[in-house]
Amino acid sequence: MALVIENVSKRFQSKNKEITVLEKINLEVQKREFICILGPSGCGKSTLLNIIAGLEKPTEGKVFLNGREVLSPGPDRVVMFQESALFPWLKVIDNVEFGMKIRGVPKKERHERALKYLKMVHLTKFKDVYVHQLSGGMKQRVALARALTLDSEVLLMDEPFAALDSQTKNILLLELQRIWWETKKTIIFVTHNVEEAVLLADKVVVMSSNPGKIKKVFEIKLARPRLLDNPDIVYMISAIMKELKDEVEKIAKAEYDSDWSFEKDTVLYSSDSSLGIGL
Ligand SMILES: Nc1ncnc2c1ncn2[C@@H]1O[C@H](COP(=O)(O)OP(=O)(O)OP(=O)(O)O)[C@@H](O)[C@H]1O
Repeated sequence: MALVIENVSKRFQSKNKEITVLEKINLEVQKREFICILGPSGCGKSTLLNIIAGLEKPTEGKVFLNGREVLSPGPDRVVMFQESALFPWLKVIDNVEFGMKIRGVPKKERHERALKYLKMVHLTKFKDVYVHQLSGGMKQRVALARALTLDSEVLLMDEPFAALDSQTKNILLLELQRIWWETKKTIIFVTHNVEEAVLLADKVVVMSSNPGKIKKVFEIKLARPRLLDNPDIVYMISAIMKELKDEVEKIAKAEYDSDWSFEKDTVLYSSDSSLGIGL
């Protein structure tokens, strides 16, 4: 077992009151597993990812990686965020080498490793281009290459494709399936997009909100590469959507007028299987 999340709860102090964001989260992740954490906005997905990364501390409970308690960020876990956090004034190659430079990897080795991972994300010919000249999808591929060079056992991805158009996103979803296969990393990927989760994951962890809890875990035992026109994929997407119906309804009822209903206002599920506007 690579990663064990044991009874993790998280409470924040907000305007003189305490809010419980996560309640008794228990999850076991095998080495080299691809896990997607799926749930509506505000259910605590990023908070859970930050706790695994060691960027936040749980109020209760513990996280273990290979038997060692996670108490702070470490080289065995790398986080990739929605916004690529690259340096626009540096060239692609220098951005990819940056993390290794901070960790003191010798110059020759970091250059070789940067080229290896730039090749993996098909950006070798852009290595000397400045990041500000790249499209959003290319920037995320640079960020992915940079994360991979750090050679961590676990890659934590917080909605890395959320800001991309759907065509670019679809290409990257295929790319990521291949890269995960080649690098055999343990990946924990946060999303509120059901399609993304089913295409990528060995297990989809569906969360409910207020407070954030694990509602159900779906095992996706379908061959890769997975494509959206596969009937088995379509079936899984619809099964997970059904599971999320109550969740979406709960949030919508709190935020919409009383005449709102799931059946009437299905616009809340957007056409790309995200959990709808603002959810
Ligand atoms: N440092 C903090 N202090 C107070 N409240 C916080 C803090 N961090 C997160 N929260 C609250 O915790 C809740 C869960 O936030 P979180 O970002 O983990 O949810 P999420 O499921 O990732 O949402 P989204 O999909 O919108 O990114 C939200 O209500 C948020 O306002």
